[in-house]
Amino acid sequence: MCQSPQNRPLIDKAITFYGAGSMAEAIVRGLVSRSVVLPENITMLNRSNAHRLQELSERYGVQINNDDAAKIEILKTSPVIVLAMKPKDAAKALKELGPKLSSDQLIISVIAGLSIYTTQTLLGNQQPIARTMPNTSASIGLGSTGIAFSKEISEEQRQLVLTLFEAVGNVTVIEEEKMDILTGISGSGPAYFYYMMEAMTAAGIRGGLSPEQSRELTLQTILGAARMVQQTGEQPSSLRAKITSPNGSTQAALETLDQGDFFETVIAAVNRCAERSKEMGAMLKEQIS
Ligand SMILES: NC(=O)C1=CN([C@@H]2O[C@H](COP(=O)(O)OP(=O)(O)OC[C@H]3O[C@@H](n4cnc5c(N)ncnc54)[C@H](O)[C@@H]3O)[C@@H](O)[C@H]2O)C=CC1
Ligand SMILES: O=C(O)[C@@H]1CCC=N1
Repeated sequence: MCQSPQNRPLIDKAITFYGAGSMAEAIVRGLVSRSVVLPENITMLNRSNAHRLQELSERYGVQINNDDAAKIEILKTSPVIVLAMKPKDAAKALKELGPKLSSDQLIISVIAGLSIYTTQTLLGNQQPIARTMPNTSASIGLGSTGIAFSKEISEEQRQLVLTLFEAVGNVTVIEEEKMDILTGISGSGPAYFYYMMEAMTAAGIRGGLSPEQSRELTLQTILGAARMVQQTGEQPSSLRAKITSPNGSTQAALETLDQGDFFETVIAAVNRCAERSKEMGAMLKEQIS
């Protein structure tokens, strides 16, 4: 569905995922299932877990490699490298990677908190960087990705990054300073909704519904609510008002949420996420020397 008119994939460059965990898999699954990149053009590397790479290769048909010398060669020649290791592993990996790169290789980072400045300083050169914050819903084409570009990015590289993430969901191009708050909304956001679903499902089970019934009711409810906002174009507050009869059951439930300061608690959670993203960025910056 995402192929070009000539039935060629939208992106025909080799892409190397350096770090092969949940986020890398979510993006790869989205790209492969939507035929945006051919699996033979995708290489996935990690530090040491050969079993994990084998699993990814069998699941998506992507290239993998465990040999240290071969990994270096792949990284040296790949026109696009997606950095997808955990922040704690990033400084060491980037310091080792930098000297192997040439100036036209595009670096796409999904690492939370890691600024463009820190990335370039750890690499030791002014590599073109796309700092992104995707989310795991990219795996089903419903991701939401924030992107900030370094000034070294060429127009072609910029288009490639946009094509790549637009193929697996929505893209919001932002100034880099806004990446922390964006992380608090869309990067980590799916987890808040999963947590809400866990709580609602538990409540249904405690109230006597079967686990299957409670799960299905919760799922359809959150799905329907999201679609209502999308398809009606109405504000969530107005849609909420239509459900909330004066002195009715919904009002009683919302009042209970407000006793726990629900609205401000959600805002505090988003802000704490953004602050944590900043803290992780500062810790990475400290590792420059
Ligand atoms: N999971 C999520 O929802 C999101 C994660 N992110 C970011 O994505 C990055 C990865 O997160 P996850 O996939 O959740 O973590 P993960 O722990 O599932 O995967 C990390 C991968 O990096 C590999 N790795 C570690 N050190 C390495 C090295 N030196 N060289 C090569 N590979 C190395 C590990 O073997 C593992 O495969 C993080 O920086 C995180 O901030 C960003 C947005 C959302
Ligand atoms: O929790 C984390 O650090 C990452 C960043 C966004 C989602 N997961």
